[in-house]
Amino acid sequence: MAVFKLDNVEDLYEIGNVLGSGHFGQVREVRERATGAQWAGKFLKLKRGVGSRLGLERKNVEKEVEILQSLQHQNIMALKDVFESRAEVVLIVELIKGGELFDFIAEKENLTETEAIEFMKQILEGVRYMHQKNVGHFDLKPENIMLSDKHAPKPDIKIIDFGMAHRFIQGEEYKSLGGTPQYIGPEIINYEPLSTAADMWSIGVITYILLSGLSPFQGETDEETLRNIVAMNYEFEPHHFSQTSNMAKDFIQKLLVKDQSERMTAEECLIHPWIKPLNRTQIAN
Ligand SMILES: COc1cc(-c2ccc3ncc(-c4cccc([C@@H](O)NCCN(C)C)c4)n3n2)ccc1O
Repeated sequence: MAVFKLDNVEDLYEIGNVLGSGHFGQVREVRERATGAQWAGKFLKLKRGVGSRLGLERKNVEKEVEILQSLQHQNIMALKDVFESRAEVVLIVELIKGGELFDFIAEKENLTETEAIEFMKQILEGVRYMHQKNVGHFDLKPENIMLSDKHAPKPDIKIIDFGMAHRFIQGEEYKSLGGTPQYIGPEIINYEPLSTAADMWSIGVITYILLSGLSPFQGETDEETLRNIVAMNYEFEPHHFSQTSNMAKDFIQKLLVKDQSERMTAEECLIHPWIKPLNRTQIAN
């Protein structure tokens, strides 16, 4: 069983404002007393007893921490420290000040292909790195892609929220029904064995959204969304894709593939002509 620091987190960090909350717990600004440095603290309530419905299983928190401890990459949020008390675990992670990519897109409605390519390159670098370590994120979506500084000409991105992540062990089978309906692939809906390719489906959906502001499979209800995914029911709506290059559509089409083994990997995405063109005249075609 992993042992986290048993010091009282408030002895080392001044706890600040709430930045956000959700299934992942509560995220607050924290200031390191010794240095004055700013960090983010993710506060997770643990289940108080076997029968308790509230709080997280300690083993699930240990799994997320073990995965985060194994990942050091400029496009993945860094973990600095972990504290635990009787009923809570606190993850101290790098503070990311630029907000969510989701909000950035919402403010701009959609991005130019050049802007989208810059974001996708960074997302793919982080995903390639975690897949090389046999880690699948399994909840990739614009809300879990944050920006270091949204006012920078080329904002750096950070992938956050590894609460659904899994490290594959050679030969083991892993299934999950988790994730956010708009972004999950058919294999998750059909409860089939998963691989890191599940993240690549989400990358295809994220790219579609970055370029159009639309979500390819979203229906009126989650059930309709899931039916659209299993039926591969999506299109490049002419009104929203008339200015989008064929290269970009090809990139998306090579990710929204039902058979996981036929989908592009992160490595293959990074050498796809849309991301790494031989020359810029190709995009105009
Ligand atoms: C360690 O695990 C997480 C970290 C973070 C995290 C890490 C650094 C950091 N700096 C600023 C923020 C932040 C700022 C505003 C809102 C939020 C959060 O409520 N929304 C993040 C995305 N959400 C859909 C998970 C988080 N964060 N959030 C968010 C979710 C996590 O599961």
